[in-house]
Amino acid sequence: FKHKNRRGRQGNPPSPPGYPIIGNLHQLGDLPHQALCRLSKKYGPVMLLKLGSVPTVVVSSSETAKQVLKIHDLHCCSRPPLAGPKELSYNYLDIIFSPYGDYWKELRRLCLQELFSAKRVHSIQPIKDEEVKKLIDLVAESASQKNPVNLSEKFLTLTVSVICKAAFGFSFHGTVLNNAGFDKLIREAFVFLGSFSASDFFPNGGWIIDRLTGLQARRERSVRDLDAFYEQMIDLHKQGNKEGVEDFVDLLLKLEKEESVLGYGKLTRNHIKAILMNVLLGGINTSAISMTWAMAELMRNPRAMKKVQSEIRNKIGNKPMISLEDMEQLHYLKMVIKETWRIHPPAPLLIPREVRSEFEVNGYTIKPKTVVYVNTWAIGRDPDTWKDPEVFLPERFMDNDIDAKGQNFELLTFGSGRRVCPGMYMGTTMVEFGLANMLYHFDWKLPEGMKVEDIDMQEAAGLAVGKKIDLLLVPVKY
Ligand code: HEM
Repeated sequence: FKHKNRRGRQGNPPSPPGYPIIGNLHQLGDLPHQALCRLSKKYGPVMLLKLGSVPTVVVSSSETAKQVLKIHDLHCCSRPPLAGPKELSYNYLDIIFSPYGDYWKELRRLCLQELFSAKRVHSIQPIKDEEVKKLIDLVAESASQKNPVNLSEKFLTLTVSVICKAAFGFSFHGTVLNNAGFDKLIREAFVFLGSFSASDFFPNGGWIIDRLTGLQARRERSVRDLDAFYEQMIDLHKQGNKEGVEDFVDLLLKLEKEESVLGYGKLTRNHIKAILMNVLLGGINTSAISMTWAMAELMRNPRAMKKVQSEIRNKIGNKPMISLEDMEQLHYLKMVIKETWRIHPPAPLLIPREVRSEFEVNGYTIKPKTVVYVNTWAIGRDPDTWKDPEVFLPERFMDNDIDAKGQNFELLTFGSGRRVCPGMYMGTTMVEFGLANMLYHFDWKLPEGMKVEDIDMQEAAGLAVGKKIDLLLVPVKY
């Protein structure tokens, strides 16, 4: 039976043996991307698992990812109907979790024009400057008192502040988001977006398990708190208490008032809230996580830290702040970021896709309604692709053109194909800009009594995988 399973039957990919009813669910553990990577070493780069009653294919090599995300993209560019995302997205009215179709296409086009375009990203640079300046001042204060700074928290505050001001036109301080403890709220929402919930795998009775385990109650609380924030943002815009140019919320409210049609129907208040959820959650955590992992890796690799700081300081000279234009000169910094994304992809399994029509990967048949995961965490650590994959070595990007923009399947930080992240440019510039300024203005030390080996690199569970233990470092003003 085992032998048969490993080879795959009737054109199916090989499957690890599972149990009746639960299938392979017990093999996922707390960090499914790591467990799936281990399984792929035994069962190959295309595996078929049964998660409860749901057939799930996991691809774990750059070659099979290319087949899925490029060659057969159209066959599998929908999203599965998952319980956590359903509630947070007001029944899949957002971009991230909306099934493939006219609504998703039109909404994505609208957001690409109005929110994610390079022009728009450049127009929010003064907001980024202001928020990074605040962060520098705050860190400088800790430096003068020789106090450690919680960088995980500070980077999250930075990205929340930028996104709130840029997209919603308001500082998040004083909003219900801040009062509800925004970092906990956002991290919790990510857990629900990425958590494997019983309702997803047992459509007929899984919801009972979710109620009994308390998952449903926590999810409802999270939806309620976020909803209060969207309501407040919308009210503030309606009251006209906002200064400055038209922002993204103004635009959505205008479309609602004009009874604009997107895809199958008119844009309603719930559509607006679902879109705001994407902007809020899509952009904040992923960028903050990237900056935190990069700083943790640099602390563990003093040679790379010295090199990146020398590059920034030599090339930039004496300036109060690094600008977006300066980034073009910072080649080693860009390599550090790519290397961080290779080892710590913020979305290690991308966002699950659902197969729309049958196709083949490596000669195996993938059937409609199968859920597909691309394990970018496994791809980034694949010894067939990367020499010494466990070593943090930014120089490995020196002699090649590999980037994270979705054309190189070895580095799929933002996914690829029709569902590729539309906020890629916004996210990349945020990470580059935040990191460059922190590395330019400060040297960094470990807190008293801590050694490099003590830096905890464990991952936290969720759709976006951050550092489990917050990163605390002592800044020294340069
Ligand atoms: C470093 C920062 C970021 C990373 C690593 C990241 C990563 C990703 C990934 C892996 C996907 C899924 C791609 C796929 O399914 O193939 C995605 C989708 C998405 N991201 Fe990002 N992202 C980042 C920044 C942002 C920002 C700043 C925004 C918005 C403000 C954003 C909004 C979205 C949206 C709306 C989607 C859904 C696209 C769709 O399904 O059509 N992301 N992102």
